[in-house]
Amino acid sequence: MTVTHAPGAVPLIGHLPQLLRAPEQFIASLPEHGDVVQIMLGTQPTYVVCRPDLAEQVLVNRNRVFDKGGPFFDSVGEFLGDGLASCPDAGHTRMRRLVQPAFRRTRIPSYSDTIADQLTEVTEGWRDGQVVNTVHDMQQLSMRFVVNTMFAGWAAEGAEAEQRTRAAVETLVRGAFVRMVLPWFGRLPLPNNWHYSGAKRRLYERIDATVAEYRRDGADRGDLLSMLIGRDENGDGLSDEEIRDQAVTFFIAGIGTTAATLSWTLYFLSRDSTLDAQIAEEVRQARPTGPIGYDDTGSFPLLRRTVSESMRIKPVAWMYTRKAIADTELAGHRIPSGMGILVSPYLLQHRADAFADPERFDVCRWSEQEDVRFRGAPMFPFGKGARRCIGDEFAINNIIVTLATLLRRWRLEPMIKGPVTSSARSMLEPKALRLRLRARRWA
Ligand code: HEM
Repeated sequence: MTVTHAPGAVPLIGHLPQLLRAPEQFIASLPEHGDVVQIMLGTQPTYVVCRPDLAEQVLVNRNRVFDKGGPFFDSVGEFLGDGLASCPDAGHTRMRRLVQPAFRRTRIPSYSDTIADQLTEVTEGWRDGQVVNTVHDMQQLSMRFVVNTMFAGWAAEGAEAEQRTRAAVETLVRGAFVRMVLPWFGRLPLPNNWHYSGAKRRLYERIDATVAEYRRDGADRGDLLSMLIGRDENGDGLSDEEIRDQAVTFFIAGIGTTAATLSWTLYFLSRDSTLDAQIAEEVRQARPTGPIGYDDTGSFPLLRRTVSESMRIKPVAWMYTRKAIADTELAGHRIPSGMGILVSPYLLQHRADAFADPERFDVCRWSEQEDVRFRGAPMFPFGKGARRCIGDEFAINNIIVTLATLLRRWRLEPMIKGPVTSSARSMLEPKALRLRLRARRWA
């Protein structure tokens, strides 16, 4: 069976206009044309899987035929190197085994104090009535979570160094989307591309210098990097270059995703004062004062369900790709070797046959048991199978701790009446989301 082509592709740029103008609507409309639908990313044909069971086949059951690769990973692979998120299946098992200890359940609580300190620092300047640039502030927070858990020493280097690292990460993430939809763009002699190469070089140099320093003194600083430098029981360990690739991967995979999930959840709460008040009360009952840490995250069931619904309706990793490494078939459709396959959590989580009235933000879809683990639900925000997000628990803990801490003290009000627009590039983010802070007054 041949694959249906989505209508409206323009020579050379393909479906780029639709992806830039109305990305969510475009992606969500694809199931109208079939179970597997061809779109054009520039001149590259890419097959989009439109049914959750087919996405499961690609990601879980037949992940050997549908390997890492395809337009998204070909573009980010340029700076992620052979990091865990972009390496092909062949080297993945070894790499995941070496990286996993850093994300072990028992290790994660030791990162908790770092998070509480960062939260205090970033929000101590907040004042009643002030308008916050939500995505920017959440990015600053998430950046600190990841950087300080990764490299204990970087916090001491000051705000200017932090700003430089954040700018480099943002430049790379922005550049990745352009390179995905227009693969030839990176070869043009443009200031934009020089800026991109400079950002990559500076980030690499800074990480390499830190890794060399850790190797020299061999001390365990209690951070992620100390774990990555270690060796397993067979004496196997990551090379300097592999460690650098992991560090860049954690920056790219962990900062923007956490920040955008926080921003979307705050946005939905700003528009539902009843839910917002219920969550604030839930937090106040469980933890009236003092710092909130990872041990408390199980005490906020309503908040957890709210984050689940936010991740359903606005999955920030809204698409990722694979590459068929042999001629194969999917639901009776012929898939030639080398074809890019696109899985979109946004598309799958907006199917009306999976979630009734999918455009409605409804916390009641989630029972307390399901909460952020999405048991049995056709949910893909963290991926599935062998390549599922390694930082999922770390991210969820940080998100719950951050929201509980903020909502206990602040209510956020929308500045505009209508819905915020989405920016869907490498990530799905609320565009220019500004919210007004109101200090809560407890009776
Ligand atoms: C809300 C926050 C996050 C979301 C929504 C998210 C989403 C995802 C998704 C969808 C994948 C799978 C992509 C695929 O199958 O191609 C993934 C993989 C990955 N994520 Fe996350 N992520 C988040 C936070 C983090 C954090 C905080 C880190 C690290 C500090 C991280 C590190 C990784 C890595 C290393 C992989 C590759 C895993 C592998 O292939 O073995 N992520 N993430």
